[in-house]
Amino acid sequence: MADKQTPDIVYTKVDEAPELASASLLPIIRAFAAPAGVTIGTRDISLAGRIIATFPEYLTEEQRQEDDLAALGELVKTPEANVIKLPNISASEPQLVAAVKELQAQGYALPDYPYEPSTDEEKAVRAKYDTIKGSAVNPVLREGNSDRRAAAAVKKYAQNNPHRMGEWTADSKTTVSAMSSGDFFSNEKSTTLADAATAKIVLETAEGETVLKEAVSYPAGTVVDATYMSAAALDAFLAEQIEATKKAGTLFSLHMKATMMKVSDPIIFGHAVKEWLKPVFEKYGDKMKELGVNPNGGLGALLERVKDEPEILAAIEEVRETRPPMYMVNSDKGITNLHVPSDVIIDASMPALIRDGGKGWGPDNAQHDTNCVIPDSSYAPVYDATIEYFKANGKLDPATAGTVQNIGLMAQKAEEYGSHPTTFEIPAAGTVKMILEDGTVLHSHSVEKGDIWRSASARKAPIEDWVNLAIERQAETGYRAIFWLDEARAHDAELISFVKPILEAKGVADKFEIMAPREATVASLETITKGENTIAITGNVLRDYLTDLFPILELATSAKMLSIVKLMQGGGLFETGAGGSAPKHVQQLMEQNHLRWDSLGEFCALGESFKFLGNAKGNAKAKVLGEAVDAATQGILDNGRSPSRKVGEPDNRDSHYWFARYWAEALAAQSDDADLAGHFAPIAAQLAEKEAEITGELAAAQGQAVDLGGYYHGDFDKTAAVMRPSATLNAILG
Ligand SMILES: NC(=O)C1=CN([C@@H]2O[C@H](COP(=O)(O)OP(=O)(O)OC[C@H]3O[C@@H](n4cnc5c(N)ncnc54)[C@H](OP(=O)(O)O)[C@@H]3O)[C@@H](O)[C@H]2O)C=CC1
Ligand SMILES: O=C(O)CCC(=O)C(=O)O
Ligand SMILES: [Mg+2]
Repeated sequence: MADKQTPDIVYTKVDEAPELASASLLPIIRAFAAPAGVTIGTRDISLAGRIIATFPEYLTEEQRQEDDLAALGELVKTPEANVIKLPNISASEPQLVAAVKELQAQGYALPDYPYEPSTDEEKAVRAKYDTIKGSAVNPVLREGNSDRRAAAAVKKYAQNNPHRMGEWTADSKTTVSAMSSGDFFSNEKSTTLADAATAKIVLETAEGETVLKEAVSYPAGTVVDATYMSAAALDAFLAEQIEATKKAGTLFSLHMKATMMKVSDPIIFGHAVKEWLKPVFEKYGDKMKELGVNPNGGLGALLERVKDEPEILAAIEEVRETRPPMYMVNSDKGITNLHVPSDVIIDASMPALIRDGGKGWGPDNAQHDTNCVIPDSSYAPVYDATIEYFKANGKLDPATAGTVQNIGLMAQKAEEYGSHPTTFEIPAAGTVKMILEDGTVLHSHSVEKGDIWRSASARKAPIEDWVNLAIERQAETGYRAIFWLDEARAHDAELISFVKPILEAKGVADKFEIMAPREATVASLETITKGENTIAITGNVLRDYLTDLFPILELATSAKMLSIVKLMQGGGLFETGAGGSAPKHVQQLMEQNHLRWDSLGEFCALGESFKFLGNAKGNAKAKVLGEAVDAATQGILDNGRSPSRKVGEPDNRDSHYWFARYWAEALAAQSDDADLAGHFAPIAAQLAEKEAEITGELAAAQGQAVDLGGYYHGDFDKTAAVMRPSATLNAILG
């Protein structure tokens, strides 16, 4: 789509809270970009939009939608790309099904989601739905490595206005529990391919050979890993943890990434559901299977399927009484950790708990110490070390703490986050082999039925780009820089053999340290506790985890992060924040017409996107717009114009009004472009003059329940009416 119709900047249409915010913010952006001749397009990567685009044959001409994700996937591989990417839903099965139901009710004749596909048609439909599930957007767009950090102004604001942190005490019983053997970490093997190769993945059993994957192609220099998690070891570990939690008197919690790790983690989650209800599955397993129960979908879906089976319900209740209390997602509504696989997502859930002094919410609607179960031990040590550090040293002080920036290896589906197509739940005991076309057996593991086997890879060009990005960032900041790599881990050892020669060749080896995740966590916490700064140079999973963990400790949220993806083909992808799509915020808007989503992440990304257009394409007006955006963002921070959490107080829409006003004022005040200054001077004056009217109209809108015409596929006009309630502001933006 990189043709003459490509707009200068593509803004993505997403879901939930950020999409609601866009209904208010995007008209402002367009009104400001137009006089500079900068065009802003949109592309729909929402869950509903992606469902619609996948099933044209079921829909009417008017209902059909182009596959915008595919188009964007092409665009990001060109130097023209300038994309502002808001967080979107990575759908779990229950979310996908809910979105399909909503669309069907709106008259979209989509096929039902086939839970147990049997006919060829059902299998084809299911395969299509599976492509939409989980983290289906980010891996397509992230054709570059990741640079995430708090902008200087944002960090300074957080230090001057420190958020509240829960107390940590040495006697906290909160703990992280991970497997000590039989997990992905323990079973990992890794090799760097000298030449380009194609591998076949097979399972050899007593009955013969099954091909799990016909052909996976790798360019020369690719690091290829293979590993598996033993189902038996996992079950034993989960059973042990349920008992240990009961003994310790803490809450049982499970922290997974069922969205991004959409094949492996729902299976692990399902094991936890089965282990939790073990006596029920032993007695009623067949009956529940008949009723369509799939433990991987969570306790919520299970309860729905057995709701007319009093005997099973009684058995569940009986088991519950023997279990420790569970960590709750919503204790008022009885929604537990195990209800929905995507409710507790590790990158958000663990930092929130740590920020709260290690406390989780229990079924009694009170906070308690918690056993945080993170089965695989590859990255669990990061959270374990953090918790132990705070137990020993007390909570972090955001007023004085330095910052942890991140340079993350992400491009071209690097590492575990690209492993879905090569992850398998093993159907029968045997040996899994990765065999190259010349017959070389690259990796081999002997496995049992139910084990989860997967292969992940990282390509040479992205790895080199990542190391170079780290060198640039270190040179720019002079900060302590640590590669979070464990030489005792197979994959990391391969990466280290890329990293060291590059650092040496560039003569900067003395500026970098290499440490295993546990040691790197402690070193980073010590550094920021002293008020100093550090750069965490990590793989893809730790990029994700750390860019929530440290921002949430330092700034209270990861929504305010600058999140730049320097695309390898020369374009720019500007992600807004590092956090999620805040479903809780939508609920509040629908009930009280108050949206507490903070668009600071969007403001930061917008500034970078305009400046990129200015610098990379020599568009001088765009540069002026971008610099003025930065001034406006500073204005929001300096004057405390971020949204408040409570109904009746200024919300996201007020914050957008102030953003427009400060932006217009900055444009009117600058002297680089007289036309823009002349255009925006009267707008700035009107926005100031009409302040009372505008904020009055915005305040008057709050308090009542609102109808958006849908959750996943809201009505454009209804949403616009809710999100743009100030006729005065709308008239000025004209
Ligand atoms: N880049 C992407 O596309 C990403 C997408 N996601 C997706 O988002 C969904 C939910 O993810 P989850 O990880 O649970 O996180 P949430 O979106 O629920 O965020 C967790 C909490 O962080 C706070 N928060 C996040 N963003 C903002 C913001 N802009 N302004 C104010 N507060 C904010 C809110 O806390 P409170 O209001 O209590 O202060 C929120 O409840 C999932 O579908 C997930 O896959 C997640 C991460 C990244
Ligand atoms: O794509 C997703 O599911 C979430 C991505 C994420 O959490 C991140 O990149 O920080
Ligand atoms: Mg994340």
